[in-house]
Amino acid sequence: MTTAIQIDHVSKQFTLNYHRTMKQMAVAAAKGNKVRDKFLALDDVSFEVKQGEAIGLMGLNGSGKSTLLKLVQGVMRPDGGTIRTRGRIAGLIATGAGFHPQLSGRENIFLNAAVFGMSEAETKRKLDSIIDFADIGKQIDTEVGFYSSGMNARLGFAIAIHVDSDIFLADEVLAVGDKPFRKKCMDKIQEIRDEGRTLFYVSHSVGSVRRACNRVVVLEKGRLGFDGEVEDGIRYVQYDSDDSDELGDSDGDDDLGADI
Ligand SMILES: Nc1ncnc2c1ncn2[C@@H]1O[C@H](COP(=O)(O)OP(=O)(O)OP(=O)(O)O)[C@@H](O)[C@H]1O
Repeated sequence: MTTAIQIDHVSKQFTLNYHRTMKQMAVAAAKGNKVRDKFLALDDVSFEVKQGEAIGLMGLNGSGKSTLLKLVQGVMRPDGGTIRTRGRIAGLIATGAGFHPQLSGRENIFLNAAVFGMSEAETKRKLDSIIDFADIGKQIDTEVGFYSSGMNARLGFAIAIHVDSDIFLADEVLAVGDKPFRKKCMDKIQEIRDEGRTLFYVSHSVGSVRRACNRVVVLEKGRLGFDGEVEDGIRYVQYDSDDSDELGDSDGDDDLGADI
């Protein structure tokens, strides 16, 4: 099988600034207090993803999952190591990312699709289908700046799934969608898998990882903690498999689409 993503000894360092103004910094420095600190959000992470694999990226808040996705997408560069990807990448990492708040949803479809490398003709061809999937009614022609976070996610996801990509990245932004929409997204993610495309899916939800993924990678404070079978990975993160209440799946079923 061909390698889709090669992550080799990757690290990413961020700076924590303890003070916001020059004055605060000067006072802190004069008192001998620390003004800033550096920390590793990703620390020597290595693994390989084969084409067609569906990786569930799990781990506690702040463990580095979104940072890793951003590096894979190429919107950030690693400070150490290398990331190689094969093929076109699409996906939804942050709701509303790349949207212009003063443009309408319809106008933003063209803008966002262009960022993903879609031509105007391709976008026009897919426009009705994108609008149909987003299903936000007349508000498709109002300013995106007034959209709710769920509407942002709907539009962003609708555009991303219409890009003919080889690698699909999905952060837990789907969590802001309502239950019918989450179900629709999970069905689409299943289609992506059936087509043999590579999936990189960040989630805290056991149900959706079980349904969507065939391998789990767990990050722990920026380091690779686990890489292997889905059930073993879920056990490793020690998420209670009966997590439906916390996840808002009030009927308690584990139909997975609802359990994102
Ligand atoms: N641009 C940035 N500048 C400084 N620190 C950052 C930046 N981006 C992320 N971080 C920090 O890096 C760490 C990892 O963040 P990241 O968003 O990758 O975690 P995560 O595993 O996706 O968390 P969550 O489950 O909460 O979404 C956190 O401590 C976060 O505050």
